[in-house]
Amino acid sequence: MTWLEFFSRLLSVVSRTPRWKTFAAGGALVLAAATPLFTPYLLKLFVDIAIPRRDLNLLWSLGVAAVVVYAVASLTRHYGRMEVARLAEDFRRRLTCQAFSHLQGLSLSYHRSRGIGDLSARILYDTYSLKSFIASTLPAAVELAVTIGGTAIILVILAPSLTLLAFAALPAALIIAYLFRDKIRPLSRELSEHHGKVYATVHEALTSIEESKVYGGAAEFDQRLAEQSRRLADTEVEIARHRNKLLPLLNFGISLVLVGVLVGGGYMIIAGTVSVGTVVAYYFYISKSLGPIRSASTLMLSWHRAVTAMERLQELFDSEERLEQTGNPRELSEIQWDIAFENVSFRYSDSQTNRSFVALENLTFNISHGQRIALLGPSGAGKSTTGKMVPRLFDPDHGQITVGGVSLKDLALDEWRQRVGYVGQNVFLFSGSIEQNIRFGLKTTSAEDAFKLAIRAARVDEVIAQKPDGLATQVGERGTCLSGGQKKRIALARALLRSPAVLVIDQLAADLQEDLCREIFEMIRREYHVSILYLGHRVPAGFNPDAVYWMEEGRIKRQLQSHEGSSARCEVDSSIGETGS
Ligand SMILES: Nc1ncnc2c1ncn2[C@@H]1O[C@H](COP(=O)(O)OP(=O)(O)OP(=O)(O)O)[C@@H](O)[C@H]1O
Repeated sequence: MTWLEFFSRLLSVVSRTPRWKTFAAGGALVLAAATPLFTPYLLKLFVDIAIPRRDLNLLWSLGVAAVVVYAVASLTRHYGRMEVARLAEDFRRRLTCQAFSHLQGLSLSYHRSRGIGDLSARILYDTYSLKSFIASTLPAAVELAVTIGGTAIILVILAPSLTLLAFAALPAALIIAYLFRDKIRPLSRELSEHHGKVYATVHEALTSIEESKVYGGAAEFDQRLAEQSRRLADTEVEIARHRNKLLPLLNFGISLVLVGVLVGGGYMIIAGTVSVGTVVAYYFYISKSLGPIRSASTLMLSWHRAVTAMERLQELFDSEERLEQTGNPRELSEIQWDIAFENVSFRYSDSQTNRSFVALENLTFNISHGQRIALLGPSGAGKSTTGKMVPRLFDPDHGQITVGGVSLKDLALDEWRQRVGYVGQNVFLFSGSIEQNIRFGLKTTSAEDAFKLAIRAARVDEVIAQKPDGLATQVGERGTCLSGGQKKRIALARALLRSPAVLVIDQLAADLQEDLCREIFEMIRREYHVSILYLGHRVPAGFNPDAVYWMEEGRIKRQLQSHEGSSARCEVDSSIGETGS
């Protein structure tokens, strides 16, 4: 990424804050860096005029001028830094939200192929690096530029020959900066990737805390984190090593310049070509520039980190792995709700290893509106993958899924998903109350009757009756305060509240006892006109399917009779362990 691309991307986010604020902050920082440039000149007047002439009025005037200079520098610096800090926070907030929202719109395949750690590092660590660049590096760079630029101009006016000497070291500094860049860029990228791995380990360890405790996995996670932290620390140390190589070179170069100024200036004073005050002021100007020049290595480091962060975020923004969507979606009101899987094939691919795995092959079956279809089969047969195709979590690689003869790709994705109820195999609840979880994601406030009905149909009424806080009961992060069956029922109520046209249920029978299953399916039959695709190892009690299919290795092998669906459970019960009769 070139610096031009970097800054145009930066400005595209910053430009949404009022322009005058950006200019005011920039102006204040320039003023804060420029005003102290007057002090060595005041010193020159002090040495060359006020003292030799014993002019007390001038002495006092110079003192007052110095106080004014320091006051203006302090006030503008304070204002500029505060505004830039606000701007940086605003930038981070916008960028984080933009990146997160873009990420959420990307396909499930993209999420799966990148992993939580890498994506979290981009959203959290990389945006933070950019914020730090704006808050600290940019003001320091302005200070450096104004100090060096202003000093150069003043020095040229004061004594052009001495200035040539002072800037002789500039080409060497540029070569050092170029070499530094080649070392630091790859290390900065490595650093972001290590951060991603650390995030991933922490996330995995905390989400699997139960298994981890039971199987003593904590030690394994400790070891993994220790190893990743070590690599992260090694990279940081490597970066510090390169930076510290640069610092002595800079210091040495600056010392040579100072010695050169003293010796050269001494010659000129003796020759009578410059005054003592000019050389004193000159010396002060050079030494004043030292602070900002010394911070140049920190600035370069932060610059390379920021460029790496911007590149990684740009990769995310450039990724358009979205589901295919027709430009003119069909109205859902025109559609018949009969669903057809037509020769659907799908493979999971891993973009990092370039490997892929066939999960579904030429899958063909229909669900007429209101029908109940059970898709049974052994573990890994492809049932859940089939279910995920209905709300378009994945799209077929070949073949198509239609509703009323219209391809799902020709419908507005959001509208279609509003009409699909999906109760996945691993139900995910969000921290909040039971009620908030049931209403989650609903675009309109549903009627109270519909809410009460969904609660009754999914038998959540029984759950809330057991809880002192009823519907207001907090479910904990990921629903950890509830049992597996309770979570499934809340997820089912969430799906029913949308009055879905089609409902996908992945393995309800494994979490609920038979009579509860029967009550639920009977209630749904009475109260909702909905097609149901049930995925599991056996037909649940009360489901009464219109058709039962047996699936193996991504294909439908045969259609079973209803009673076979129940015996299929016996066939697989011992291996799978789904509970119930
Ligand atoms: N994200 C993924 N990446 C790669 N392969 C996957 C992914 N998800 C599932 N698979 C594989 O696809 C195949 C079908 O998985 P699926 O979850 O659809 O099976 P299932 O019939 O629902 O199994 P179960 O009864 O155990 O839930 C399996 O072999 C599984 O290992």
